Amino acid sequence: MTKDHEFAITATGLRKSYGDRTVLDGIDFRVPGGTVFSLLGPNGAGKTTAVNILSTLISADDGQARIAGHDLTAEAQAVRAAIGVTGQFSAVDGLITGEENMLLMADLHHLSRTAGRRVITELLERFDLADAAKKPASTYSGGMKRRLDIAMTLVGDPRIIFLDEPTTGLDPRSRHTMWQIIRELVSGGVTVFLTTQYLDEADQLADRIAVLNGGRLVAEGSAEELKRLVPGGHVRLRFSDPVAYERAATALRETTRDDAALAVQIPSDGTQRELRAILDWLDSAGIEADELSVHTPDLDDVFFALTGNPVPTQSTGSANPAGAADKENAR
Ligand SMILES: Nc1ncnc2c1ncn2[C@@H]1O[C@H](COP(=O)(O)OP(=O)(O)OP(=O)(O)O)[C@@H](O)[C@H]1O
Repeated sequence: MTKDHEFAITATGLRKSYGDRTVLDGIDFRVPGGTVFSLLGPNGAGKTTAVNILSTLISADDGQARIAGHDLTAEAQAVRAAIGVTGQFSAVDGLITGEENMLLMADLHHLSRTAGRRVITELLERFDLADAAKKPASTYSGGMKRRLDIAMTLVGDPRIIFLDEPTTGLDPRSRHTMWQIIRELVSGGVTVFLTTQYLDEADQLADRIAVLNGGRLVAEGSAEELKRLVPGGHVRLRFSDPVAYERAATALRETTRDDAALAVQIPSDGTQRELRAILDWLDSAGIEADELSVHTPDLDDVFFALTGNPVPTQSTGSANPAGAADKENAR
């Protein structure tokens, strides 16, 4: 069991309304130190509102939160000193160079000239920005701007970082770079509170995922736990011989037929035991399938089941570059 003081972030009963629109309707969660917690929700679900509350930018109407052991309202200053925030709207000033942006952050954190220089050089190297350091940030690509934004956040060496949709609008390669950055931060002991609309991102990075919909957390758990909430796992057998297809479709129980594709789907959790049972049965019946594939439910299925919302797709590049890869494992 994780003790209360080991949680980097705890929130209880957070509420926020704008006029008669309730954005957060009492949400609770706890984030153990050194882990990634992902708040997942469709557009307008209230993710940014939650980040803004937890980072002291706006106040909640009700509820409590503790960040790094400090009370959010009574010790707002201490909370601010412990956290870093990278929002959807970048803090990067395009008119000055990447290095100058970093120097401003070093000044904000009252680092000495020598310490500031050392930290900045290190961070620019680490985020592959050293070559572009002397160019105006307005000339940077979207991915470079995001990397600079995170580098600026890290100047103060925060132990808890809020990343609000860090990869929205990035191409697949920049997304993967950002994921790598986040993994490295966490392996260095940093706690990451990540909001995203992308299920594969939460799947890739988060230790725990909370799904925000209609102002409430409608589910919380690891990606694996959430996937178990929805049915949808099956084994698909495809045939080229119509006779073999017909025999399989009539003899196997609970199958769904796909006459056009000569394929049957059998509900299955995809375990070795179930696969063996299916293969044994095919062998003993003398039926040979041309292809067998295992479909495990993914977070897309969970998201749809919980929110009734279609899964958001990336506006740039591939919609699901990593998560989809293991959805259909042809064998
Ligand atoms: N200052 C404000 N005044 C009035 N309504 C607001 C304000 N800020 C946010 N809202 C409303 O609260 C809701 C939640 O907004 P929020 O930005 O937190 O959502 P989000 O989950 O971050 O969405 P997105 O993925 O689009 O960024 C939206 O309906 C938004 O219009």
